[in-house]
Amino acid sequence: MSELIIETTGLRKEFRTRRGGHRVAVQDLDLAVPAGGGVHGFLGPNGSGKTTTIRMLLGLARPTAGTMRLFGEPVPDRLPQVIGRVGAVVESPKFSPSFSGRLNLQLLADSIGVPRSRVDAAIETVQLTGREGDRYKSYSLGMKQRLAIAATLLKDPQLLILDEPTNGLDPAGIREIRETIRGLGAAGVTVLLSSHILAEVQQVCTAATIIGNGRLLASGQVEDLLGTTGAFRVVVPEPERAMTVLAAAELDARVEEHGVRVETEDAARITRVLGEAGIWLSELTPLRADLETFFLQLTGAEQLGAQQPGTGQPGTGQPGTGRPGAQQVGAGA
Ligand SMILES: Nc1ncnc2c1ncn2[C@@H]1O[C@H](COP(=O)(O)OP(=O)(O)OP(=O)(O)O)[C@@H](O)[C@H]1O
Repeated sequence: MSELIIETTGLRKEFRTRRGGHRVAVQDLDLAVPAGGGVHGFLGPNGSGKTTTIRMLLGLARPTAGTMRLFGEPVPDRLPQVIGRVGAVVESPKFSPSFSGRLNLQLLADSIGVPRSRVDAAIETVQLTGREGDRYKSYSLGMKQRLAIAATLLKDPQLLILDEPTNGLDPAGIREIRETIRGLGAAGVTVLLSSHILAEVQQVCTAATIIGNGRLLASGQVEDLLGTTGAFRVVVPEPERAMTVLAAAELDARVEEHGVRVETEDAARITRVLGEAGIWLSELTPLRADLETFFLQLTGAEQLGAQQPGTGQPGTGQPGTGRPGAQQVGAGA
């Protein structure tokens, strides 16, 4: 088993409500992020407990129950020993508006005791080269966010935790941040990327943990999470004749925009049936479920099967009641 860079077991966080009840923000959450680089998505709708989990990992909030480890060390007890290896962008960092991006980073480097020579490399990694001399206040939101990431890179972290880094950005800004994050993952940094955007996780992440209502719903390699739908798309010269042949062989099929969709997991059967009728395939593609369908299936089940946090009622959920909706997929968790 690979070494885990983040590990939580039975993590729970309750907040007191004004009416004397409590709100369960995170319940019985087991999170496992392996070391070794790559981008791990932490996906869940707004209010599902992502920020609360991240704040607990960083020692900014105290868990009600459960254990947490970073680099194998129990936190918060040994957080001072490991925090130097962690970079995090959770809230907007405070930069001086009239100083340039570079000067802001240089001052930060001085204050955390790292050589100023790291600043240029960090600026290059987040693709701010050429704009580093401009005043911070003239930066777009996307550039500000990239500078925030650059600030975390000064420490040369092995683990980077980013909480919804594309929030509020325009499409160009989003694309730039995503490229930066992908690049960091490919360069060997392990990134925990929290997001409520399915497409973002699908495009940027190699693995993902999905939560809903503070609970684990699924975890694994994105490819495994998506799986296949048990259907293929075939491209043939005569779709209508192919439909007749497939129907005679009792294979469900329908003509779609890009070919004929055949409902079976048996690709060989499709080629044999069509081949015997003299219909030759020019393409045969397994159809994958997209993350959105998968996510809706999971969260739909969760909402039917579990009480909702946020009701303010005491006693919602109990530690150790298990996760009825949880699904473990693949070996990546
Ligand atoms: N300080 C707090 N006091 C009371 N309730 C809180 C507090 N912080 C968070 N919560 C509640 O805990 C739940 C989880 O919130 P959290 O911010 O962790 O979710 P999230 O997945 O990060 O959502 P978002 O993407 O909207 O930030 C929500 O119901 C939220 O209202």
